[in-house]
Amino acid sequence: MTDLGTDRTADHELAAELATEAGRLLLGVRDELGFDDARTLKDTGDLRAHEYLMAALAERRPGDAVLSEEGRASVAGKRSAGSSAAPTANTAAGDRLAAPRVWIIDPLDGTREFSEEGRLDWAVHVALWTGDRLAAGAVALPARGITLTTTTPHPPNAPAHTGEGGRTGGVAAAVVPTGLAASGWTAETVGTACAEARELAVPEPAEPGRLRIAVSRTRPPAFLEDLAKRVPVELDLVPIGSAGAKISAVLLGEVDGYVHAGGQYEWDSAAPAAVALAAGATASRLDGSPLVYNRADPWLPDILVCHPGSTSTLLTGIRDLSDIVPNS
Ligand SMILES: Nc1ncnc2c1ncn2[C@@H]1O[C@H](COP(=O)(O)O)[C@@H](OP(=O)(O)O)[C@H]1O
Ligand SMILES: [Mg+2]
Repeated sequence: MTDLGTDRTADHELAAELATEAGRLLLGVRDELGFDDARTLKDTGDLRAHEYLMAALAERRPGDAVLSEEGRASVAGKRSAGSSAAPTANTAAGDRLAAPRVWIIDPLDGTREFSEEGRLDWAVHVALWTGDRLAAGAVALPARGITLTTTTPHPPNAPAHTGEGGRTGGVAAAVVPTGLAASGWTAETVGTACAEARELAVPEPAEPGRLRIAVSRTRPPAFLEDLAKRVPVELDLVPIGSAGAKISAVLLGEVDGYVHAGGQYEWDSAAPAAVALAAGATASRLDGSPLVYNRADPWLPDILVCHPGSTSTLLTGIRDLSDIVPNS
């Protein structure tokens, strides 16, 4: 077996490749099935992307553990259109918890938005957790024709960025065009898709005194209305689907932060948090503690992502509301 475990560049590249290719497959599922039957479209997308990623990881990283949203025992009865097979199972929990390298994947984040014609806010998440940190990660935004990914810094020995959010371990981030944006869509419809790969560093808020905060379209945390009254800046809430799409919007400067409470799983945030930390952003729990992955229970109910300069404003306001912030 090749010594892939020590090849960090290969892990970044693999994460980006697999997320992008699963995204290509998902665009094909949308083209194939159309939007008339949302349930079938969602289930087929979830399962086909899951099967592709499980097979690719088994082939390319045979020694590594995998935790996928769609590999849970609770989805074992799910059927893909035209298939009688249950989804490929995750690594058994005991083995996963002891494994030094665990891929944490969400084959289709923003499943609801994937099933709505014309929506761009859905994603594929591929992350690698190595015991104490997110070592690599990629978020594909297939309908926007871009993938956000961790990379090795360029030049390779550039000093690691430090700061409150703190780039981790000399890892950098990039946004890469994939050429996948849906045919017939214009630059306006795909938003800030980039023409060529560029380094990604979380931008400062566009306007002093105002923070645009991405929130769930369907489950915006109620406490954000209260938070808006307590922070010394104006908060504009911007509904976007998919945790990956929301965190990407922070890194692309389309919003200034993402605040979520009340429920989520490790696969919803691992890959976008990996890219966010590598891009110099704060990515933490709402009490300011680090995000920790590969636990026995994958429930990870809250997250903050923002420019480090906005962290204390948001965390202080959230702490003042701690009696009403749902955290379990
Ligand atoms: N309260 C909650 N409980 C469980 N999962 C939640 C949740 N709120 C959001 N999520 C998950 O987080 C992802 C982003 O949600 P949203 O677009 O509402 O912000 C979705 O992932 P999936 O699409 O992979 O299921 C969604 O299921
Ligand atoms: Mg998800």
